Amino acid sequence: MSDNKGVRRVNEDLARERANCSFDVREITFLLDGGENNTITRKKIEDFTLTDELLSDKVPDECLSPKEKYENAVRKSCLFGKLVKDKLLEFGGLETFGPNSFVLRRIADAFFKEISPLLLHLGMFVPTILGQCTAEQQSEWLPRALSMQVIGTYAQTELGHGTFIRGLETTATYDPETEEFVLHSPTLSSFKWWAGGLGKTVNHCIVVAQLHTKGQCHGTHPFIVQIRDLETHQPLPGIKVGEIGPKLGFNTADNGFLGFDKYRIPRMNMMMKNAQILKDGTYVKLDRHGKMTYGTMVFIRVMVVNEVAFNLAKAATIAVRYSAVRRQSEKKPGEPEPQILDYVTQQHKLFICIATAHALQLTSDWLWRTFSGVVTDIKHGKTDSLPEFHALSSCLKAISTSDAALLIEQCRHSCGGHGYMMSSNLPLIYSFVTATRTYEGDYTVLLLQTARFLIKAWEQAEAGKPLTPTVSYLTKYFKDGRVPWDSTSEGIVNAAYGVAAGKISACVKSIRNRVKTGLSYEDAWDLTTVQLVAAAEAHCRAVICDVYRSEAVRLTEKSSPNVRAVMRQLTTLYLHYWALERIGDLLRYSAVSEEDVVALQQKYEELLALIRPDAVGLVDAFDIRDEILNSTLGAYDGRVYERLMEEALKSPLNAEPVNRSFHMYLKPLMQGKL
Ligand SMILES: CC/C=C\C/C=C\C/C=C\C/C=C\C/C=C\C/C=C\CCCCC(=O)SCCNC(=O)CCNC(=O)[C@H](O)C(C)(C)COP(=O)(O)OP(=O)(O)OC[C@H]1O[C@@H](n2cnc3c(N)ncnc32)[C@H](O)[C@@H]1OP(=O)(O)O
Ligand SMILES: Cc1cc2nc3c(=O)[nH]c(=O)nc-3n(C[C@H](O)[C@H](O)[C@H](O)COP(=O)(O)OP(=O)(O)OC[C@H]3O[C@@H](n4cnc5c(N)ncnc54)[C@H](O)[C@@H]3O)c2cc1C
Repeated sequence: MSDNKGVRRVNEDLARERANCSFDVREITFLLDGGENNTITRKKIEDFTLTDELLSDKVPDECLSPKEKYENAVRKSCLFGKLVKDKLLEFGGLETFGPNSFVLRRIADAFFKEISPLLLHLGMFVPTILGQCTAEQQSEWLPRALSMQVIGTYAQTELGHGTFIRGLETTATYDPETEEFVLHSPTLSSFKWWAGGLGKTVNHCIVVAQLHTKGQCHGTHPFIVQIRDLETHQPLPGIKVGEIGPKLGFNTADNGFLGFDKYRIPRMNMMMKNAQILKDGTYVKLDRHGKMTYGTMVFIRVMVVNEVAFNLAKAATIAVRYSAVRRQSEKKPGEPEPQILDYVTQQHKLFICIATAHALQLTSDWLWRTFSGVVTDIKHGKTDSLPEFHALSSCLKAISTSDAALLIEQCRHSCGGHGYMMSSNLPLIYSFVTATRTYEGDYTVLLLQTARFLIKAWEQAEAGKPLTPTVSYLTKYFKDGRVPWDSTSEGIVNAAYGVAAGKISACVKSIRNRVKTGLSYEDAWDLTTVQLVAAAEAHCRAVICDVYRSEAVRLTEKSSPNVRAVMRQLTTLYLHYWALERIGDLLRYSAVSEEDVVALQQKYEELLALIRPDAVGLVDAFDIRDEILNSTLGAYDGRVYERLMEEALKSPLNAEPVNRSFHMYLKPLMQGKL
């Protein structure tokens, strides 16, 4: 596929798709990046980080042993870390947690097919120092952490407990004699389990433990703990640490276990922003809200929405480009085989992936802005917005990760057999994203947190009290009765809120009826949890529909007509898709009629046809470089079959014509000598 100057040509079908695209691809890239300047900065950072010298792997990662894979990931993490440290100042400073952190996180995918063993250091250790330490403690730990002298992780989950933080068993008992805490793991189930980088990489970690002082337990608190010698990297006496073994994904993250045998740390290693232990052992609580030590989890939940939006964009790019290149079957006898992207069912599988990637990206940007406001409030001592934000970030984390994982798997299905190849990168993207549904708060558990807030909001609406912004719709839909149906985008969003309100109302009735039969509130709640999860899902879906629609309108106010048109088609597609997915709910809680349902389906199918010519342009607009996509099926030039063969030839099994197992086992079997 090279021309006579050695320049690789783009697959003809892909080239034709791009020539026929109705809009300027860069315009949508700028919208998704949050402005042209951000795109320029991102591209500059990509240009200096994505060099062949750093990225080249002679043997594909997936063909390495677990040990080699880990060592390669550490090597690359160090090269990447140094590059970032040396060069990032040119781009406005080491804003690890500013806008460039998202860019860096994305670029990291070019270095690590799975995950960096240092991700938790930058992603959780440093943010926890920022969020949980006093200014004095920050000045001690932050420079050492940012210069990578101290490398850390976040060890909260134990073998026996992850969800129920109050059930953690590791103890930190204060000893006023020596002004130290004694960390101890009293049982097997109290061993820390899961922390990324803990197995082999880090020398420090944040340990969440039950704080005991003066004979009293004050609940879980975070501590900074050195676990390995800085010179030899040997575990320190009193520390038992190791790696937890192979997993569905995350196999280069050396997730670890950790136990303490009466291990002592200085008093000042307790992270003291929200609570303190005085020298004499007096406990001073500074957190009036009560859950401020859960702050890192909230931060990561916000980051995860962005994370999965990007991963879905990667999967959609791979699947749509491949679907434009791949030809299969025939629509009418004797006709040439069509591109599989021309099958309406394929469009149904894929265009919702593009729309969802947009919906989650815009929702994530909005959530990030809302979070910044909450952080500013907290800095000024105001915690009133925290319950609503906890409910919002919990459900958005749950729904975005669940949707993204399902749709990434759908992208893999849409690529047939080749999607099953590791070299397509779809299996790794899936294994990474499906973990997001569990870590940082399991799907069901987080939706039930949101449901708690929704039930309280309903009770406030009943009492005529004012409601916070994301639940203010409950006042409007408070009265029983069906929501009027209107098939405009605004109408569908209103109906989505109406469904959420109807479901919350049904939960309230169900709990009250059960309590009337003599059950305790807790038992009545427990019996209603299937409905409560569904109500929280409906609430979250309405929020995403609302934010996506209004943000897309706002962002495209000054766009060219063609960009505005295609963005409108995508939002409308998203709203119609979910209206049809939840048609049973709409029939129950809104005035939608049988004719309206037929019209919704017809409009949805029209939208698939309208979007079809722009599908490749839309995924090109995600502007994800080949190095980051890491996919034989999704590269920009569409050289799918050539790349599949090139990668296959790298398999170690192809290094020799005959494998020794032939002589050892097969031949004896064939000759009856085994
Ligand atoms: C090389 C790399 C290159 C570049 C990188 C560059 C930069 C990096 C930058 C960023 C990285 C980006 C992203 C990271 C991406 C990936 C990360 C990768 C890996 C991550 C690993 C995952 C780590 C973990 O999983 S850590 C462990 C997380 N654990 C959990 O989430 C546990 C879940 N459980 C809970 O949250 C709670 O236990 C519970 C909420 C379920 C119950 O708590 P508890 O029992 O204490 O509650 P109750 O007493 O019942 O009280 C409930 C009341 O409390 C309120 N509440 C609860 N939580 C909160 C909260 N967080 N905030 C506010 N309020 C809260 C609740 O509302 C109840 O209130 P009520 O009034 O009583 O109703
Ligand atoms: C890849 C990966 C990386 C991780 N990294 C880290 C890390 O770096 N640091 C760290 O501390 N932890 C980490 N974790 C742990 C992670 O945070 C926990 O696994 C997660 O919070 C879920 O907790 P659990 O494992 O205890 O699940 P469980 O709570 O045991 O959940 C099992 C099932 O029980 C259900 N369930 C539990 N409680 C309730 C309830 N109250 N109501 C209804 N259903 C319930 C759940 O919905 C789920 O279906 C990681 C996990 C993974 C998979």
